[in-house]
Amino acid sequence: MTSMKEQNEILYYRLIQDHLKEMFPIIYTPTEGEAIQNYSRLFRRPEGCFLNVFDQDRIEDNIAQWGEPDDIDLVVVSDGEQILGIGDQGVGGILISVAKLVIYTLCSGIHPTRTLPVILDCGTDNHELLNDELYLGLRQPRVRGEKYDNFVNTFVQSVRKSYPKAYIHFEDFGLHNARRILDKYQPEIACFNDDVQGTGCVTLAAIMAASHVSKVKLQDMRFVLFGSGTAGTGIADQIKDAIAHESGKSKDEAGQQSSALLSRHGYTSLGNTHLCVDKPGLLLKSKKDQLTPAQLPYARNDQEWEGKDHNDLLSVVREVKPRVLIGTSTKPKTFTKEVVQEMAKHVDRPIIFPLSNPTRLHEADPRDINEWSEGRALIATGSPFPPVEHDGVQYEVAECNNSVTFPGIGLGAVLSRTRLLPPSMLVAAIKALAAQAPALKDPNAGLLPDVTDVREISVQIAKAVIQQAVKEGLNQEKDIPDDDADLEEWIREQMWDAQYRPLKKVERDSASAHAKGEAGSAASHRSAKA
Ligand SMILES: NC(=O)c1ccc[n+]([C@@H]2O[C@H](COP(=O)([O-])OP(=O)(O)OC[C@H]3O[C@@H](n4cnc5c(N)ncnc54)[C@H](O)[C@@H]3O)[C@@H](O)[C@H]2O)c1
Ligand SMILES: O=C(O)C[C@H](O)C(=O)O
Ligand SMILES: [Mn+2]
Repeated sequence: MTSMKEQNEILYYRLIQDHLKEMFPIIYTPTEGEAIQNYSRLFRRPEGCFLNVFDQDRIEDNIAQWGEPDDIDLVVVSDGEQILGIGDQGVGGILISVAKLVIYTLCSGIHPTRTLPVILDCGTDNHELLNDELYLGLRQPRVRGEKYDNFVNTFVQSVRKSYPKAYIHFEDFGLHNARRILDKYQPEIACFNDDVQGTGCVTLAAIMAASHVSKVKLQDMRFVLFGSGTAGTGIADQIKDAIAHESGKSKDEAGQQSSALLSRHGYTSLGNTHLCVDKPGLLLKSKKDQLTPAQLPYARNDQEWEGKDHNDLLSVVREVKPRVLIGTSTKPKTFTKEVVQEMAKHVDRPIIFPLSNPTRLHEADPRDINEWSEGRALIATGSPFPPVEHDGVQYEVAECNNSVTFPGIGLGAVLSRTRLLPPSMLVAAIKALAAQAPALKDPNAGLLPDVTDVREISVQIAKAVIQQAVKEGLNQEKDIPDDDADLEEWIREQMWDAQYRPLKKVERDSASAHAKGEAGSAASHRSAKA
């Protein structure tokens, strides 16, 4: 497929678009994980922009060579430290930047030549790669601290300088950098962290659909989040904000009342509603020193848990009786039969989302969850799965992957040329997505729309994002239609579609200011047409 992409981009995109469901798992999760792990051995030609932490003086020039200031709309960047659930993959991480951009083009019509995949090579702590003489990246341990921060900052400032209107998407950074980098740049530029925000948005939308099916309000649900890293705390934050919004509670109150994060350092439970668990079990205040800043708001008072077992998932589930269990732990098979049956004892529609990718790392197989809960569980998974069946009733397993949200959010950000992407724009996106859930009409249909419908979903998400940008005065694009239908039309006509164009049209296009002049495709974004 990669070879076809190089030889005939239109054919590549058309083939995938016409067979989206079949091709998605090949160009994206789970196959992409294998391609990334074998990157240096499968390597034929470089794709994307490689930046080296020891060559910081050249970053600005390297970035600038990809086009004129108006040529790039979207940059996806990774430092390769926490790829999917497979950890540090060094420069192989370039393929996650490439894959996410392919998804943008397929799912929201972002023009393929107006994007830039980037890998920040800071070394790797993966011993297998360090000992592999074919490894293509820097063969030395990861550079951290000030030098790393300067590297990221030089990259961000160079993008700002060369492509002032470009939107930056951060992907698969390590636990200690992902949130920190987002917090630093979110108030300054239009940027997005997919693992924190994309995952939080799509998961909340799925929970909202499950809330509709089970007829229980978000504020009345108890949550256990198993694995409280980048994705787990991103999800917890979205749930907390939504509960605060729905119930009128303060965000702190909502955090404590509605979430428990289970972490490496102990399980943490939120009062009776919301608990986070990580490796050491429930997140507890006494273990503050071991918690990340993102986990801290979810740490529970130790007194609440005195005399209660909180060091394993089953004990926490027994104690909390959650309605919702979400896995972002990278630990396969941890949602055991006992855990699922314990949940199913207390609620009629347990909501269970094993989200760890790739597929082999899922916390449980949806077929098992369905069987163990006697067909009552509402299930969504991080990678695609076929429908499951119990007693002759078929249930669609929704794919709860950030790929359902980030393309639409990015399209909205790019077309509105938003200056920033504040949380209110994400809320708009979540609502637009939740409104499209098939489960609203049929309880056995998916909690999220199918990937086949994703282009239309992206239009709806982009519309909501653009309208919110306008409401907040963040749009630098001033020519945005007010009317709903006109706005949808305006979005659709700017979405790139893989089609061979008649020769005349190609000539016209290459004579336009579209700097890349790629053969056979029409420039479809506004700035490209101008
Ligand atoms: N479905 C999606 O859209 C989506 C999006 C983002 C991430 N993910 C998946 O979520 C997983 C985590 O990604 P991340 O970026 O948050 O990684 P991360 O390293 O930031 O977080 C993983 C967390 O799990 C904890 N953990 C590890 N072992 C544990 C155990 N035995 N019990 C409890 N907690 C444990 C770690 O301490 C860490 O806090 C990956 O598999 C990734 O593919 C899925
Ligand atoms: O890339 C994916 O499949 C989703 C997500 O961003 C992840 O890191 O697992
Ligand atoms: Mn990711």
